[in-house]
Amino acid sequence: MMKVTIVKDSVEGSQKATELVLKAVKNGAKVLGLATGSTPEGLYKNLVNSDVDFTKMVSVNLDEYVGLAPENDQSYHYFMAKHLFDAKPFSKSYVPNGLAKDAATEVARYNKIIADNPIDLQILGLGRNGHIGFNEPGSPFDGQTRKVALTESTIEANSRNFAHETDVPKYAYSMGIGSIMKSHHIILMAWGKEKADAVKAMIEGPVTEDCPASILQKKHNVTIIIDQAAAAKLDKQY
Ligand SMILES: N[C@@H]1[C@@H](O)[C@H](O)[C@@H](COP(=O)(O)O)O[C@@H]1O
Repeated sequence: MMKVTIVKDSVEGSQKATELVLKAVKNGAKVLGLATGSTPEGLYKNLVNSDVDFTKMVSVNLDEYVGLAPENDQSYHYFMAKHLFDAKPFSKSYVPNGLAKDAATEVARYNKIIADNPIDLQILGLGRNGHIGFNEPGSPFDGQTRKVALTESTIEANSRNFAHETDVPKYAYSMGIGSIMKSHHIILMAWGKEKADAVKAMIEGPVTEDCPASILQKKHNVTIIIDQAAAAKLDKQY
């Protein structure tokens, strides 16, 4: 069942997410599934400022751009090091390898990592078109890790972090929706009016591959934390 929590703003929402992560760690979670993007930055900041110890835990990230080296400041390796891992290292942190020579080998490697490290708690953001990870509309609900082509709207949305829109990679490796759904618990966060349509489709729309996040309606243990702006188009009371 989806548990929907509407908060005033991203500060309050990040605080709620932080409490849930710290509780999961205290209760013995071994593997955290992590996301990038601006949405989880507040959560990671809170974790960095907490006394949590991840050194006996493993992290598994959702995705990485194809073609970007870990040192590239737009890569998700770089993002994770900067926002979390440098201050709070895990015993092992897995992120897809954007420079892998062979896509099929990289996909198989990452699927094995996920199979060997069942995710206790998965953190998710939400794309403006309802994507989770880099699973764009039309992605199969039972999918595993694969190389995906990014949609124009995602390239445009993500271009704000790059010097030029043409610098934004066109492909990424992404954990599939089938793998994401196997996580024991999922926390999805979304902030701001740009996410209001995707939030509406995710929570109150039909479960359809047109809105990848709508599959979360079928998940037993999922917590959706959204601010008032992102919740503005919801019809029901939560
Ligand atoms: N692959 C990431 C997603 O994991 C993220 O949820 C989304 C939203 O980004 P933001 O949190 O910056 O809005 O962007 C990217 O496309």
